[in-house]
Amino acid sequence: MSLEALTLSPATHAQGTVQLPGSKSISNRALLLAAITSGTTTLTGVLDSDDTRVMLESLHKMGVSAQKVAETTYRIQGGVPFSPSRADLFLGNAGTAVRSLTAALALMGGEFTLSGIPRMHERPIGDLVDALRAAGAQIDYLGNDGYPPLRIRSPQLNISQPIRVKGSVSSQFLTALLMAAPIATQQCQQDLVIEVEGTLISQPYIAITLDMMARFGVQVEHDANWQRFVVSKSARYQSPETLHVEGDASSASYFLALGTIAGGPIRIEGVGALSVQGDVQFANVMQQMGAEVQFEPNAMVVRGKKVAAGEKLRAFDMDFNLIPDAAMTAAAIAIYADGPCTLRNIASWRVKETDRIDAMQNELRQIGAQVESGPDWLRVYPIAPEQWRSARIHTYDDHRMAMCLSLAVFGGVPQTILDPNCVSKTFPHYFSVFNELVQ
Ligand SMILES: O=C(O)C1=C[C@@H](OP(=O)(O)O)[C@@H](O)[C@H](O)C1
Ligand SMILES: C=C(OP(=O)(O)O)C(=O)O
Repeated sequence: MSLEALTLSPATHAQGTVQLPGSKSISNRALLLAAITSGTTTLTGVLDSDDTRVMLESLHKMGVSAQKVAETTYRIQGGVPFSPSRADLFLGNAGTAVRSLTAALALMGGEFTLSGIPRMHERPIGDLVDALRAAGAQIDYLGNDGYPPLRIRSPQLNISQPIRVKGSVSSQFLTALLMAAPIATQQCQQDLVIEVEGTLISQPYIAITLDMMARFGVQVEHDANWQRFVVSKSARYQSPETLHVEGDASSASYFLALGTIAGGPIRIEGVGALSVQGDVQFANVMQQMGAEVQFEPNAMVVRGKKVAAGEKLRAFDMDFNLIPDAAMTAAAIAIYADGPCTLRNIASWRVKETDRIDAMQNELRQIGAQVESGPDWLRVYPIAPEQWRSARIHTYDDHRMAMCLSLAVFGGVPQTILDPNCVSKTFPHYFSVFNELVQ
């Protein structure tokens, strides 16, 4: 059943406990790594959402057995090359699936097409394709140059020279090359050197990639500046046998923010001080805005202000390059601050599920905020009590627009979220969890 609009009543307080769904970034990395690793791997805590579903469906099409053995547990029988080695894959709008499968399949050999929803065909992949072509991959653009859909044919691998990849548009290109590299080093019996050209954005996601590869037995050497990575010719993925996927730190941001603006306490289970995800740093942003956060190894407890009673959060002016996804949550609750809040270095927002800088500006304006923006920045002014407006909030088929703008219900007026089911990309049950916490 598709629900076209969800009206949320004005609220004053939120408290309770949340069990987070599994991390999207870790789930899709773990699924792919288990699929290209010989033997059986059991993954627990796997996210069940659109982005992981398209990954699983694609693996099934390529003959990988990924059996669901319990609610969030999959048993995967892996090994390369895949058989059948021909398939047409539909990957929705899952950046983590399109980019990582492109690299793995382009180095593995076979005939594949990769496509997605129309927005996916507007999300860049040219820097990754250029890097793979330099290593001998055969990739054609089936639509516009630089964008999916793609056709992949068997490569003539040559990795004797370092492969250079730009890091300024998406870190997922480097992630994709790193995870696929052992396929090429094994075939060529040579080390593979990857050099990042220019700036690398979203760097904590590379830390997740290296951590996951290490859990599958491959240690990648890199320099202190994260510009040069070496995957050894002796690198071989080995199944960790079982691997637990921790909770999603970007999904945690909505509840960290909720505790910050609506009192709490809110206990968030699934990620904490031991997390490998950069987005867990969003808890520090909430502390800077006035929340108290207690960290446990795998949980966080947040207590904060009561913005509905007139309390204010501390305004910020920050660089959000390291946590682009959780940054959206900070933009949404800037409306409750004691001054204008500036988010800097967020150019990547423009090439994600939608142009998130424009989308955020449009929708925050609808509810009464003054907003300014530039190519890579956004400034949000707090909404004064008399300026609040009830709005029909557009979500642009962007799960994060729907989730972070649900936090706009503490201004004394109801808000309607259009197409709320777009949260299914990463958090299908978001609104029922949200409604349990909010009064
Ligand atoms: O590697 C990953 O799992 C991700 C990297 C980030 O993308 P960019 O590197 O394009 O910023 C992030 O926004 C995305 O949701 C997930
Ligand atoms: C940018 C995102 O997704 P993707 O993995 O499709 O890049 C996101 O989840 O915010």
